[in-house]
Amino acid sequence: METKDTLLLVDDETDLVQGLSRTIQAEMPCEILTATSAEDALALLAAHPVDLVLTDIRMSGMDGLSLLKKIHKKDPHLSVILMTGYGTIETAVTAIREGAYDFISKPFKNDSLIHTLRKGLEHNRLVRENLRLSRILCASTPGLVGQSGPMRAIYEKIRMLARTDVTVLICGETGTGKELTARALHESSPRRGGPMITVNCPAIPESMLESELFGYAKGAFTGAVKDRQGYFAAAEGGTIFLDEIGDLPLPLQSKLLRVLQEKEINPLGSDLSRKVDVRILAATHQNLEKKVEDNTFRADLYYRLNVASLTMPPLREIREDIPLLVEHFLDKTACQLRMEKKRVSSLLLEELMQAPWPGNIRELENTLQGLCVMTQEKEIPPQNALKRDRIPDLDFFTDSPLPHRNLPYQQLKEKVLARFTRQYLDHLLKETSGNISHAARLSGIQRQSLQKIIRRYQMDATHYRGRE
Ligand SMILES: Nc1ncnc2c1ncn2[C@@H]1O[C@H](COP(=O)(O)OP(=O)(O)OP(=O)(O)O)[C@@H](O)[C@H]1O
Repeated sequence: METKDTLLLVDDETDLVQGLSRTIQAEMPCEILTATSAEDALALLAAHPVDLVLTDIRMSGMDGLSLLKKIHKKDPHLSVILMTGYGTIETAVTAIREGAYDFISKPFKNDSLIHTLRKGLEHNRLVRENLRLSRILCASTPGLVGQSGPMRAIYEKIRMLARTDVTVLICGETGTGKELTARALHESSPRRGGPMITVNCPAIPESMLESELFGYAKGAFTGAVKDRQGYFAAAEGGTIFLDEIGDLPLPLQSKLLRVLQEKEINPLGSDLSRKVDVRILAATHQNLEKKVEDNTFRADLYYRLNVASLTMPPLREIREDIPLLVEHFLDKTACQLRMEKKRVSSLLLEELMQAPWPGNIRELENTLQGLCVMTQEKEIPPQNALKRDRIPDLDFFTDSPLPHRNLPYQQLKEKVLARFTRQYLDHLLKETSGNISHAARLSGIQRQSLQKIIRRYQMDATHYRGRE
């Protein structure tokens, strides 16, 4: 059944709102909500989904223009049509510039009002559909990005494992792409037409985990008024991904072991077990072998899960992939936030390539998303606040590719040395908040020499004062 559109009419003249409501109702099959002030309109909008707003400009209290701004702050895509009286045409033009869909001048004929409203609703439908499609498009690129050796080895393993039905344990630090890898495995397997159900084990209260995983029969506990299938049954014909499996409580570990061995589930409160055709993928950031030694993880379950394993590299070990990842996340952010794609300056890219990234690829993604949102310009400048390794841990050249590697040795050496010195000084001054004596002590360079070097590189220690 097609759902009706909902129209919100706003005017501080009660009679006019009621008259309008009757006229529209006679011509168009839609739900109508009415408000006699902008404040009431906002309250209605907060409580009901609305497809189109028709509001007067001149109202006592908050006027139509302020209402338009407030509406668009909450939902920038909602179509708003303004009604203008004598002398408010200019305001209406301003309103169009501010994002109103259209305006209609009073007094208006009924058919021109209906025509304008129909156009507004059609516009709303197109905008919503467009949004829906672009959301699907943004979400439908679950591919892993990266061409480094370790990432290529991961792709090769995914290709091999996708052909099989074996249980795979995906290990790696937080944010390294374990869930994305599980999805890639499912999507490239013959089960791709079936569901992929992700269970974040620690997110479910321990008391509910069993019934959530295996389902329950009516009467299994108070409140179980009918049978309910669990995640395993929902994943029938597809894949179940058990994220953070290391947090699974011991009693449930035995039950999971049974599923792995027998391919059978036993809903809570039921005597009947049922066969399931589900592939199991699991992930953990913990050291399961250590947990086995500590007797907090069952050894037999560990061996069953670990039939094949994949270990995701931390970002610091695949720094050469950072430029590709940066491009990918700039595209993704532009797509998701429906904004123009930004660029990163070369200095910022250098910074990104050296940052420690304890939160791995997720942290890089979040950082870039934040920078895109916070930067007005097309190019994101270097961010001196990006956290880096402390000086003794800095690994200047082993991790970042050599610039201009085809230059003769002497020239290349000079370039590399200049780059190293600039980066070193930048880091040193940041670390010491521009305090030259402290920087001299830390670097082992005489104070005066250090000042000379800083000047030669046209840097200014005072710029680093007062920063963290
Ligand atoms: N190789 C990659 N290419 C593109 N995006 C990636 C890659 N790896 C991770 N991401 C992105 O980084 C974010 C974190 O990835 P994901 O959730 O898969 O990590 P995880 O290892 O499962 O994290 P956690 O252990 O915290 O659950 C996601 O937005 C994901 O899309």
